[in-house]
Amino acid sequence: MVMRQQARFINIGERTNVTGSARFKKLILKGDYEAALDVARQQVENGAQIIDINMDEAMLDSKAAMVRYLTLLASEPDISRVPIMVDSSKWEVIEAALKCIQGKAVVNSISLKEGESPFLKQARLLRRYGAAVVVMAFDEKGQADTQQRKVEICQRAYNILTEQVGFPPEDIIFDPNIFAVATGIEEHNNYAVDFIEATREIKRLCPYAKISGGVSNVSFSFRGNDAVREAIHSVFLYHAVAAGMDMGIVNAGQLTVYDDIPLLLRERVEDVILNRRDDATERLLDVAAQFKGDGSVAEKVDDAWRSLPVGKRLEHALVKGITDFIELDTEEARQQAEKPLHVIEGPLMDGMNVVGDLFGEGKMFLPQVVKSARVMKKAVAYLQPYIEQDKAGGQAQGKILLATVKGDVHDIGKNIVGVVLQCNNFEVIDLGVMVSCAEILRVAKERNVDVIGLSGLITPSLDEMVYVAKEMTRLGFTIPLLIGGATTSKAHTAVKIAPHYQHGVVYVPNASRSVSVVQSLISADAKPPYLARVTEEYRIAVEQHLRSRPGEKMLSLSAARENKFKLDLAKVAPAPVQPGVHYWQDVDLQQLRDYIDWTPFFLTWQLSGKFPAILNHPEVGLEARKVYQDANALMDKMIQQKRIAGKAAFGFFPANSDGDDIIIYTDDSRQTERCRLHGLRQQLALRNNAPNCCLSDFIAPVGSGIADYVGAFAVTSGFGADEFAAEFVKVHDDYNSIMAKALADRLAEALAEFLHMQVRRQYWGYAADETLDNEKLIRELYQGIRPAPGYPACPEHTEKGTLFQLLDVEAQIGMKLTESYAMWPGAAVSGWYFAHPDSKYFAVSKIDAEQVADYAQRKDWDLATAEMWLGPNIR
Ligand SMILES: C[S@@+](CC[C@H](N)C(=O)[O-])C[C@H]1O[C@@H](n2cnc3c(N)ncnc32)[C@H](O)[C@@H]1O
Repeated sequence: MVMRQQARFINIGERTNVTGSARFKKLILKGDYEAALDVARQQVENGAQIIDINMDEAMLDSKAAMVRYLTLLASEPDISRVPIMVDSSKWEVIEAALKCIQGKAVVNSISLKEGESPFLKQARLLRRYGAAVVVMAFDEKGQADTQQRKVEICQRAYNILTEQVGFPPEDIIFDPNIFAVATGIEEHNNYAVDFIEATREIKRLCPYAKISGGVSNVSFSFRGNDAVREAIHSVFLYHAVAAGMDMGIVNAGQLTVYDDIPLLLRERVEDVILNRRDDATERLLDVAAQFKGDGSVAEKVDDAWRSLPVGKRLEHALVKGITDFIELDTEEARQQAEKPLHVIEGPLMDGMNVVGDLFGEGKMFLPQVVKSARVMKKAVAYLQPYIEQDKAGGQAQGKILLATVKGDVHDIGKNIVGVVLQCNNFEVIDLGVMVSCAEILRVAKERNVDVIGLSGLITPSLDEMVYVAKEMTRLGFTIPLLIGGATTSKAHTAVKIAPHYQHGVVYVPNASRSVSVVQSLISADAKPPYLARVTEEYRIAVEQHLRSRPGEKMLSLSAARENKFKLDLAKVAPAPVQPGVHYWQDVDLQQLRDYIDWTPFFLTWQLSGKFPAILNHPEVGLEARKVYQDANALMDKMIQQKRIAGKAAFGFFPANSDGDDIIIYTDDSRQTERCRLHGLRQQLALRNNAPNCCLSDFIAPVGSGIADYVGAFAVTSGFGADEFAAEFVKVHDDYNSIMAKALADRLAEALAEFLHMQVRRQYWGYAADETLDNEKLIRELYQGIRPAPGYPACPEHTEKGTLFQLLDVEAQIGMKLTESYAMWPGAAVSGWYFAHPDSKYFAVSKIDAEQVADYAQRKDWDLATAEMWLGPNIR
């Protein structure tokens, strides 16, 4: 929609840009150039007067893609009637593009970033092609942010271009950089004014030159609130165009008419854009929610979508995650469709594509996407019986098998990946948790899947993944293998897993990335170059891994022991007030709510920021508030209806250190050893010759005459959680299923925190007077630590076996260990208590063969067993 007062403003279409549109990127990566051409066509139909084309994507041969696209475009008269803006940071892509374009092209962009000489060279070449050029306000010192710098740089570029290159001034387009306002950072408040005033000045000083800019940047801090963003764009353009702005990259469909913006919103936006008052950002934030569709004002207005045609209603329900009318609307769409399957392939997939695009562009957040998936699943479930009657199978993009490997019970991340893939029209076969290699490969064969994805949280799972890779080779598999989960990494995948399987092993860092990875892997065209690139990336990762880091020196085990942490024996904590072992069989979960650390919860939903500040974050705050509200409502239910139960086991034992071991005695006479905890010592030479720690350093040594103690604990709030989550899965509600597990995890961590506090204050009692609020507890500002086996100070997981025996955990409270020493239920925490005020967390990090052999001997293991369990730490 072109606004009245901006009739001469030129709209540059932005959808044919792989860096800005997830959908376009998807199409190009898939090689679907037909559909990619439609994107350009739609833009022109929607009023774009120039189309910006960008193929700068790491997984793409950008030059080839640009040439192919432009060649196809040339034979589409309805698109090629508008000028093309070639957008690339690579000069070779720009040149190749200019060779294909028949009419006048615009090049986006050149700048004085590298100085005058390359600028001149590029400008002369462009002049030869007769192209117009976008010049960014960028010089050797960086990007211009103030009015003065913008004007100075543009004028300098103008003089060079007109005087030294003979560039026609009307072919020069300046982009003086539009930056985000209302970010909460004071220095940003004048950015819009700087742009507008610089525009006025440049137009005066550089006759005939044009001014352009990426308009959506200005509203970046309101991502997630389109109504406010659109208002910001309109107000900004209203003033910028009046100052002389000629064109801009803007989504034409997303502009409101200036005069149609509600008065209250317009005034607050104008305060921000024109930097009219110090509290402009806060005042806009105050009213923003009202215009979002989540405030009560807007909710009523939102009912209007019920009168849209059924396809649009389905789209609206998907984007907004509304399940209320989904069966009703799906039924109506089914009656109108020739076949029930067409409802999925048509309106539902269209709606999900919108969701995928918005997510890819950062305009929707993960919790919203998962809610959309819930709507989709309910609609598909409704149609299923009709489709079966119709005897037609769905056409998914590809089939992905997902599983958490044997010995591991954690699946939140895997479930999120599954949902995101399903949203993108992949069929996902999810085998759940603790799945044996044989089972994974059997199902993969039987169901003829396209890709296998493995997940794991604890370090022993890494070995299991290596085993799966080896088995895939032995059994002649040729499909790609994806690796994901908290302890996995690109380096580990490259060094340890990829060498065992030659048909593609790819590390996937998060759910958002899974879609593009899988898309590249299932396209016959894209797969070979993609895998070739991954192989090259991993070759470099392996090289880097093998090259020991400069300054990373390994000490001999005896030298490391020599440099141990020297314990101040005068500060050893007193004997526990309530010695022995204790159990809590029915923890009051309600009171634990005050001890929850919410920050990791938001991270699970890919919303990053510290709690509680995240609730008011300008970008993710709105969504954060929604998940937080949903989380508390679900937690009310979980606790009030006793759907989950919490238990704890903990105790304190007479102990003294013996080298890197800690001896636990049967009783206070300290005559008989009950068992030993086996520690690992830091062996890398540390900066400033800092001590090479082992946890045993924090316990008074045997022979010191000091009666020291060590504590142990195991807690869970996971009983019932899996069953509760499964009930949601049954009704196609992944959102609540993931939520339930994430909340059980939070309560387990809160229980560990609460219990540790009670231990310090009462049970061990060495800090009876401690009074720390939750924020300080989360920052662990108390005396003592609770290192957890599997974590960096004690990375070897089998020590959990000793801990479970000491506390008789399985018999007393029902928690178990899997063969990989993962705890069941999954929402669980265990660890040791060290009370000495100087005890601290550290990372054992890399150890050498000498320590591995020494550890094997102490544990009474053969070397191979030690190498297996210590694998992740062996240099
Ligand atoms: C993983 S966080 C969990 C607490 C966080 N507030 C939460 O709710 O998620 C911190 C815990 O991890 C363990 N931990 C952290 N660093 C460690 C290290 N270097 N070695 C051993 N355990 C460590 C300790 O048990 C510590 O209390």
